[in-house]
Amino acid sequence: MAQGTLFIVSAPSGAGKSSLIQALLKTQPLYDTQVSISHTTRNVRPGENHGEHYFFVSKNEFEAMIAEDAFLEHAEVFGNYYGTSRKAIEQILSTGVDVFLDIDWQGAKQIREKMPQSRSIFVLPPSKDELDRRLRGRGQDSEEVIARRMAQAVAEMSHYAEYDYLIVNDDFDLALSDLKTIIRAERLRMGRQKARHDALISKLMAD
Ligand SMILES: Nc1nc2c(ncn2[C@@H]2O[C@H](COP(=O)(O)OP(=O)(O)O)[C@@H](O)[C@H]2O)c(=O)[nH]1
Ligand SMILES: Nc1ncnc2c1ncn2[C@@H]1O[C@H](COP(=O)(O)OP(=O)(O)O)[C@@H](O)[C@H]1O
Repeated sequence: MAQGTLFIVSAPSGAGKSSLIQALLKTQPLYDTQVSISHTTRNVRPGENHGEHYFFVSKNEFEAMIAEDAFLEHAEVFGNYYGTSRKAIEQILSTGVDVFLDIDWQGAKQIREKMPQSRSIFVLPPSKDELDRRLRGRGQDSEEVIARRMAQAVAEMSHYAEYDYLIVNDDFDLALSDLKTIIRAERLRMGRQKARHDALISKLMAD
């Protein structure tokens, strides 16, 4: 069986990448597409659950995992650690399922180096004003945090050209359709199609 594809999605906070990934997952069966659940040392937000949105761990636990080489990639974002568990990803990919990683540019860079067959997608907001509106619309952050996120957004966006694909998330349905198109095209690549249609190809080539 062909390995699944690892899709990296990055965007400045508030651009809509979590919404896009969640909407995508609703249209795809679990045996096709899954999303990786990261480990983080940041505080749990209201409405978040351990093991569903993140695995929330202490700094000591996170550092022990780094020492055990348990992460495929890890980085510090907004003063907290975030990381992707190697074991979980490798296990899912080996069953032919595609995996989505919602990670920042630092993690994307590490994954690209280790797994050149992965695909990376950058999501941009249509404007700075709209990004500001979306961050406020979530109603999760204080003024101080929003100001920090806006400054961080510019730093994150400066890495857009390192990615394979670019989506501008203005109209949500259009952006979702762009995301689905990328996945569909990747699934139609020769390497995967050949493995999937082995029996058909043998029959067509037989005398
Ligand atoms: N490198 C890396 N970044 C991550 C990981 N998980 C989440 N992030 C990034 O960390 C940033 C902050 O995520 P989060 O705390 O959920 O806040 P929000 O996405 O801004 O609502 C985002 O840019 C995420 O893409 C991870 O496992 N590795
Ligand atoms: N295309 C869009 N148009 C308007 N609002 C959007 C769009 N995409 C996402 N949002 C809203 O913007 C906010 C931030 O989206 P979210 O997915 O949490 O961003 P991120 O994961 O990139 O931080 C949410 O309230 C979400 O509903």
